[in-house]
Amino acid sequence: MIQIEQISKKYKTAENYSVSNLDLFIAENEIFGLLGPNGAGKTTLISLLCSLIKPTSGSFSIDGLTYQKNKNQLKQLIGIVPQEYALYPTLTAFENLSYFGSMYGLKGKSLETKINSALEHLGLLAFANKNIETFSGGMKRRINLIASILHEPKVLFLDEPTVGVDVQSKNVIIEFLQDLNKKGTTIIYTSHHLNEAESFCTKVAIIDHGKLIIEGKPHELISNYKEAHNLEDVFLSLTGKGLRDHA
Ligand SMILES: Nc1ncnc2c1ncn2[C@@H]1O[C@H](COP(=O)(O)OP(=O)(O)OP(=O)(O)O)[C@@H](O)[C@H]1O
Repeated sequence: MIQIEQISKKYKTAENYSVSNLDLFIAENEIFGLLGPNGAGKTTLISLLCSLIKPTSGSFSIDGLTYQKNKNQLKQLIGIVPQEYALYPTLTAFENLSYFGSMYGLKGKSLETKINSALEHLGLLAFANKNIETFSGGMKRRINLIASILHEPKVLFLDEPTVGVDVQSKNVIIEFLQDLNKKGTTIIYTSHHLNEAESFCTKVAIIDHGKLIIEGKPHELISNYKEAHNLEDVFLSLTGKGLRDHA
């Protein structure tokens, strides 16, 4: 489904490559976790796959389509949930979602039904007509998620969808994503929550310094490491315990 070949990215102002000669295949219907320490290159890789930035070299295809040849088809095929909220604070939840739906050519009663059903599913129907500026972080994350799935993408990219949300919101988000996956959506997500990734992901890749370190099913990775009891143990033995601060 997603075939990545020798992809590299070096930002103009950066000294080093943020993603370096990375090869990866992500199969259809996977819940695929991109894991790695701060600055590993996770957001850069997701941004490349969503064509928000251009690779320095290398290539990738999604469902056999490339941005060079099939830009519009790919736009319909994928959904993107960015790390930052991409919402209009002074519009209501419903108005925001109507706007995002219309960007994908959706309108009228069918758009309204989709919005209301997703709002209900994510526990937000009662807040449909309230302005986004009154919403908590967890509520905004859920609206951000709805905005990205109204056009029913086959592949959904999420950059840390559960960061900064309480356990209740996190559980609702994870259940919603599992439900989407059961209906056939391939999910690629980044996270620092290794417990969450261990139970949620069908496969994970650990990246560090822009390179792929290891990939596999969480339980296989854990059983391959003698001393590891969980994914965090695997992660620490591969990426070390040192801090990754840099400016
Ligand atoms: N626009 C940019 N210009 C220059 N360097 C950048 C830019 N964006 C990211 N980088 C650098 O690229 C590297 C990878 O960053 P990236 O945000 O992809 O990592 P990450 O794994 O998503 O990190 P985090 O977990 O902290 O979000 C870092 O060294 C970062 O400083």
